Amino acid sequence: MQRSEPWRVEDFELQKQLYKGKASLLYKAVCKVSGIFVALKLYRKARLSQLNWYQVQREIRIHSQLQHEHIVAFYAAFEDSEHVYLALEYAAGGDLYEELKRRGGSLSEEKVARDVLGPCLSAVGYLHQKGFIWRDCKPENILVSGKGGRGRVMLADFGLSIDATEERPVTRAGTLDYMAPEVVMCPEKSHPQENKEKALLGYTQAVDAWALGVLAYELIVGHPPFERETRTDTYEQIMYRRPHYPAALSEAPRSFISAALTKSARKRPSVEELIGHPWVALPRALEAKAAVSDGASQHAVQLPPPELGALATQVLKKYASMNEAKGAPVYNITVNASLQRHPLQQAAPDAHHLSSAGQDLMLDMSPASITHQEAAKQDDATSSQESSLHTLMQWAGSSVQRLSSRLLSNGNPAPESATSVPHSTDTSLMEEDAPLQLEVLSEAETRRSSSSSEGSLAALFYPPLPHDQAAARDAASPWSKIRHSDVSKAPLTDSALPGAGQPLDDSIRAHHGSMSAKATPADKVALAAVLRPQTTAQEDVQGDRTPEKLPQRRRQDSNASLMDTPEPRTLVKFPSQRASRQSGIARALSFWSPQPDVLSLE
Ligand SMILES: Nc1ncnc2c1ncn2[C@@H]1O[C@H](COP(=O)(O)OP(=O)(O)OP(=O)(O)O)[C@@H](O)[C@H]1O
Repeated sequence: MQRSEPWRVEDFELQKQLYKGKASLLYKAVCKVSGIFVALKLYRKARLSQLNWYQVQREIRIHSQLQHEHIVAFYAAFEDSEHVYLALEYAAGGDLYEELKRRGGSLSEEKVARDVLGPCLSAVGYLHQKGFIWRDCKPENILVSGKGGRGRVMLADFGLSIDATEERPVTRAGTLDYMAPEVVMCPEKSHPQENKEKALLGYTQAVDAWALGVLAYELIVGHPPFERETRTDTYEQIMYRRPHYPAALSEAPRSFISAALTKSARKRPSVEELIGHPWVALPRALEAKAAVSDGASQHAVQLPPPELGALATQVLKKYASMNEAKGAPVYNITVNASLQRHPLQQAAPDAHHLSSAGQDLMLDMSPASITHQEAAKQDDATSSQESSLHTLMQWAGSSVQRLSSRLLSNGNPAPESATSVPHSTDTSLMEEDAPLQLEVLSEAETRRSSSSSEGSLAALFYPPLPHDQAAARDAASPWSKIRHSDVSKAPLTDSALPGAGQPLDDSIRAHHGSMSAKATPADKVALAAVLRPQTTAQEDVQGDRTPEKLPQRRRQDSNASLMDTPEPRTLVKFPSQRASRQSGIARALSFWSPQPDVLSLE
């Protein structure tokens, strides 16, 4: 819808009113010039306060910069004496709130992950890369492109969005049920200069990550997690209480939601990190893989370490059958437990100086390299894709455990006091002489330790190829040089490392009573790489997922509070264009498996 002369309302034939708000009206209309349907949003000038004017301008400024398949397209903005008009992509399926009602109040976990959360995270991640904060995540503002819930979901309504590179968000804006604690703590305001002087006020893009956690919970459970009868009670829930997780909620969405609903904004994973959570990342990765027709492409997905790896297995199992139905290829999974620092990370200021030799362990799990024992197990087992995938995943988990056991004990037999960590991996696949003796670091410890370490699990999802081409591809892969048999030969520690033989830091030992006091720095690095915090134990009161009565349609809490003080900012830094263009999945998974591995994704 591009043309040189200004648009006029006469260029549109209004067909049906879709919505009437305080200051706006929304019509389904057809553009007489192009013939396409649009959603025409009309702001009545007479009803716009000075603040609302600012808000509308900001909406136009921000929305007109957005182009993403999961964001409603912005076609045009124009005005006449009475109205400001926005011509937007028309979403025939209406909003997600209506869709939710049509479906009885909740959606399946798989649908939420694959069809809603994945796309929304990607769209919000895109907003964040541009420096914007959405601030208005809720089902009413997520539209569906096709009727009957078909088509794609799209974010709509950027009336509250803010450019965090230009303005400092200090206002309680949005819809209470979706507000993060740091937003709830902010005051409302009625004119631009209010609160400007309060340096301690303010929040970041992390508020959108929180809201997406609320959204995930609501879509699955049937109501927002902190919703209460009164606003005061809701405030208290948001600030201090953990949500109630119904027993029927599976581990994967629960882990995602509880991460997103981390009260501390500083500790909360970013949207980009949430994109890497197995619950949403793996379905997307599988879909992307299935869509690949070029045999040369590879999709690398970093699998999270064991405790989240179990989640990954569950998620993959669910989707494996769906992909099988679509004729998707069998998975070749390569697990890389490399402990060697990637050359690109050498310059990291706090880097542990790992030797360049001797710490490279790689477990190639492509079918060709699976040991006879595993292969036999696979043959015996049902040949379905799902079960072989499951077996491979379990084997990956147990291999890492084996590796970490050896590192933990520094080659010595396991101490008597060693505490076993219950794992969902199939221990029958583990070597008998590798008892589990892992303990879980506190989250803080793990984050600190892992910030300068590397080592991860990675899986390569190859598109299907004829056998001879697959063999050629495998031979060309740098991974092909190291086979499973090399694992046993690889030295596990390097006595030349600085600090070798020194006692572990007290802080780490406190969490690892069973660890050898002589673990080397490399061991600590390996540990940090292998161990991730268990999902925070959550109160799990028995309950079912019968959705409660749907709440009244929630509208913005306050139109008067939509303003933020324009203030030049220099502090906010966003990823470079180049970084943001790098392959989504492995980069995004870095939170869950903190060190992106060395795989080439292109
Ligand atoms: N592009 C669109 N296509 C179809 N329906 C839409 C579209 N945009 C919005 N709607 C419908 O209109 C409703 C309100 O739209 P929107 O959120 O943009 O208004 P608003 O400015 O937030 O109104 P208010 O602030 O007064 O609540 C949405 O919840 C959705 O049901």
